[in-house]
Amino acid sequence: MPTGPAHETAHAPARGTQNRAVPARATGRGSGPRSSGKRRLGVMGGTFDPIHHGHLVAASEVAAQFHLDEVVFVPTGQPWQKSHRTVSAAEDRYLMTVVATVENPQFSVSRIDIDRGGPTYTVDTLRDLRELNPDADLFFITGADALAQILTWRDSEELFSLAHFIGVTRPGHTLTDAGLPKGGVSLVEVPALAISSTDCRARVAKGDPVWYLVPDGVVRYIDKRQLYRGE
Ligand SMILES: Nc1ncnc2c1ncn2[C@@H]1O[C@H](COP(=O)(O)OP(=O)(O)OP(=O)(O)O)[C@@H](O)[C@H]1O
Ligand SMILES: O=C(O)c1ccc[n+]([C@@H]2O[C@H](COP(=O)([O-])O)[C@@H](O)[C@H]2O)c1
Repeated sequence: MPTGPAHETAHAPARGTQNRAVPARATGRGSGPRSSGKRRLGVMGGTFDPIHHGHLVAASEVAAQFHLDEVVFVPTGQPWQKSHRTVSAAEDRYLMTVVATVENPQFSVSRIDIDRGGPTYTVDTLRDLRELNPDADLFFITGADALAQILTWRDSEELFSLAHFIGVTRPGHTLTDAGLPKGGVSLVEVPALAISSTDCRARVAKGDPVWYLVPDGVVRYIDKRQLYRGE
């Protein structure tokens, strides 16, 4: 099992430098950064409690549309905006994320937000990833619901100078870049999967199946660790 940021070692070779920042299937807002010839590193932040196919499809689709070389999944340490509820242990969420992504050579998992300690702020995630990957342009992937909250995030005005943001469609949420810096965000349509971690946890608590909502290995991990049973 990797002990450090896997993205430092495991990534596919660059597949060209031509930046198609507003791909044909994108909803067409925002232009993204110009081609810089740098490696293109996607960043998928999330609490992943548990990781599900909605996360994986979003990352895969953005990787294809934006010609990303790699997507690094970054499980939160302490998601401060979820402090109203119990969040599973970081190690369980990290391991489920590793299990879910292990078969995709383009995907990796980073522990940076977990190992930093304290509440997780994306501004720290992006600063750290830029330091670890000086040769890369960063593309932060976020669902429509999270994008709508972004101005409530710590140092939100700095975020757009650290990465290009890619907002993806999510059933039940409106995807909009209203109020966000022009050119800082692209909006992308991804296959609609009405899956949420909240629903997965509720299903496990009721004894309902989560097969095919989360990867098979994650179903087994939840069972082995008896997660979400008492919720
Ligand atoms: N089904 C989905 N389709 C598209 N994006 C998604 C989907 N589910 C989650 N995301 C996005 O993935 C990121 C991480 O989400 P998170 O780990 O909070 O999952 P969640 O399902 O929203 O969890 P919870 O229900 O516990 O709030 C966020 O940017 C979120 O918007
Ligand atoms: O930076 C912040 O203040 C901030 C506040 C809320 C959420 N985020 C980030 O948004 C991503 C999705 O978060 P969540 O809580 O919906 O799983 C994840 O990378 C979080 O670290 C970031």
